[in-house]
Amino acid sequence: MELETSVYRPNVAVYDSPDGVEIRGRYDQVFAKILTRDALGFVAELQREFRGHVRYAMECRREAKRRYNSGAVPGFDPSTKFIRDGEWVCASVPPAVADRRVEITGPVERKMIINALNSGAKVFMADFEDALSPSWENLMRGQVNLKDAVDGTITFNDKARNKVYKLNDLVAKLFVRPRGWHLPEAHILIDGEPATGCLVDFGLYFFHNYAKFRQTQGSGFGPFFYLPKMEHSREAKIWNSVFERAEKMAGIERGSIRATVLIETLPAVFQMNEILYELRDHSVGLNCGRWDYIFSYVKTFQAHPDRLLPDRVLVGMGQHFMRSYSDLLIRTCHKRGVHAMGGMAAQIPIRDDPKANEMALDLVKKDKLREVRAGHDGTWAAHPGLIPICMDAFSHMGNNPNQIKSMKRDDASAITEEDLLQIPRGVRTLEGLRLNTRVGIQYLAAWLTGSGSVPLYNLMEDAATAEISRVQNWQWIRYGVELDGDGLGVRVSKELFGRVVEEEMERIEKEVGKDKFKKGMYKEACKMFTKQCTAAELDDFLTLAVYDHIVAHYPINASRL
Ligand SMILES: CC(=O)SCCNC(=O)CCNC(=O)[C@H](O)C(C)(C)COP(=O)(O)OP(=O)(O)OC[C@H]1O[C@@H](n2cnc3c(N)ncnc32)[C@H](O)[C@@H]1OP(=O)(O)O
Ligand SMILES: O=CC(=O)O
Ligand SMILES: [Mg+2]
Repeated sequence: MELETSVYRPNVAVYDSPDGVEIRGRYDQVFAKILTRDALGFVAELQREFRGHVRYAMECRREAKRRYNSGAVPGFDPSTKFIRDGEWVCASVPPAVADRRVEITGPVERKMIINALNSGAKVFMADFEDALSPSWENLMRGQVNLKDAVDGTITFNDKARNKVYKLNDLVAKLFVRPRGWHLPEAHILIDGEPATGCLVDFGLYFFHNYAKFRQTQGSGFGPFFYLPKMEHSREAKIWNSVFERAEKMAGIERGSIRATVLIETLPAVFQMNEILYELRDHSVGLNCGRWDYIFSYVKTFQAHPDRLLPDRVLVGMGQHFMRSYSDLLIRTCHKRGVHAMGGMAAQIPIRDDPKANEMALDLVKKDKLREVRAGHDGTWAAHPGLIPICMDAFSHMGNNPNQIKSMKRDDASAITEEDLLQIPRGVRTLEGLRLNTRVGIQYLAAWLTGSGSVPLYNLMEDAATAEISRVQNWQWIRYGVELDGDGLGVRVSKELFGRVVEEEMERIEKEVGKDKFKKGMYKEACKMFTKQCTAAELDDFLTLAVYDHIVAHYPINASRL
């Protein structure tokens, strides 16, 4: 008899995986209901069919970066002018989601899913992306939670508060946002390589939920998705093919799946028509992902010292480049017959300070009124406490479910490349550098311990907002910018930043308390954040650069901190 030389097999239950699929995440009986042989087979099919396309698209991103780093700026592509000038429209909007005036977002956490679905918002966007730290536990629990939500059986027993959460009769329509194309899923190996994160998120969710969703939520359509962080229409084309592949597998009509694409990278604003065109049978519009968009402005212009950002708090929708982006998005969507969704105001309710609370809510109200008056068909809220204000602002639309036909915004056709690229105005201050540092470190500490969205200084912080803090610090250090806003006249240097980090760490320790500071991952986060802000080359994504620290391989946990 030959001696067995195969790999070590632990004497524990393992997932029933098809050939070529290896699960390196913890085994759990509940997760096994998601990670079935057939569901994994579907994910593997998607991976095998599309991995070459994804690789090519990522290489094109790198090529575009090389061009921008050599002085080029993004602009409209002359070769696709015929698409921008053409008179085509997208497939008509499914009746189930004609009215999306207020959408709540949040991570795929059990209690939050129930709260969000019950919040009174029209839509809940369940997030595997900006709001989620993509640990194995978070991802798999998220899939379990979403399946229970679509089945209508989701409950949560908060023992500490003696409160049982369950769904109301009337709930929001569910959209799911898979991760961006750039993120791998290191716990699932397909043919020996990490799977593409978004194909795992999409594939598992679609496989388990499409039938029930179409019956109960989509009135024959669906499931519905949000697609993040794309830079070019070729990436939308891959999604379109993934949707067609999924529809074929499920035996459902082409055009059943619908998705809203976030326009949240600077290159993508010049591709809005092209993106809608690629997805024209599967589209329900575009959304202004304003926070990642600001991050992308800095990233795209990382080698352009003439395009430095002012303090993060000054880069709002009032800046010319941001207003132009929102206006052009509305015009583009309405010309193509789909929703033009607004974005997220970062304010959240402030419980312990009524005056500050009133001011925060007023800012949200102004932001939402600006959006609805400009022609947006709906908006985002980060917290259930903001739904009434957002609803009230969008009552401006009256009984109409949206403004697709009534707010054409033809005036926005005059928006130029210069408008979209205009340098944001404002001052730079030491307090801006301090705040970025304080926020960046605390966000990363939360992310490393499993929370992808957190309240910090009365604002919602997630991966997108934290990215702005990181890249702005990097930009200011890299170009030694003068802090011109507080009369100090000092230039940012690595030494100054080092002092700021030390002082802000002391402040964080005071604010969170010694015990939490010691138990948390603040020191590790500080090291990683500092390294990223002072790196010679800007990392493409904060979450990608630190992803290894949340990868937990079983049975041997090799890559933990
Ligand atoms: C840039 C972008 O991509 S934006 C989209 C991605 N980001 C997000 O989705 C962020 C969503 N928001 C959140 O994660 C949260 O609101 C936070 C982290 C900012 C604040 O959360 P908390 O500290 O829990 O807020 P708070 O204590 O006020 O919550 C009160 C209640 O509202 C619930 N809640 C808060 N936000 C949400 C939400 N977005 N969805 C559902 N429920 C929520 C809480 O679970 C809590 O419920 P409970 O009273 O039953 O216990
Ligand atoms: O995803 C939304 C954003 O603003 O970023
Ligand atoms: Mg985003």
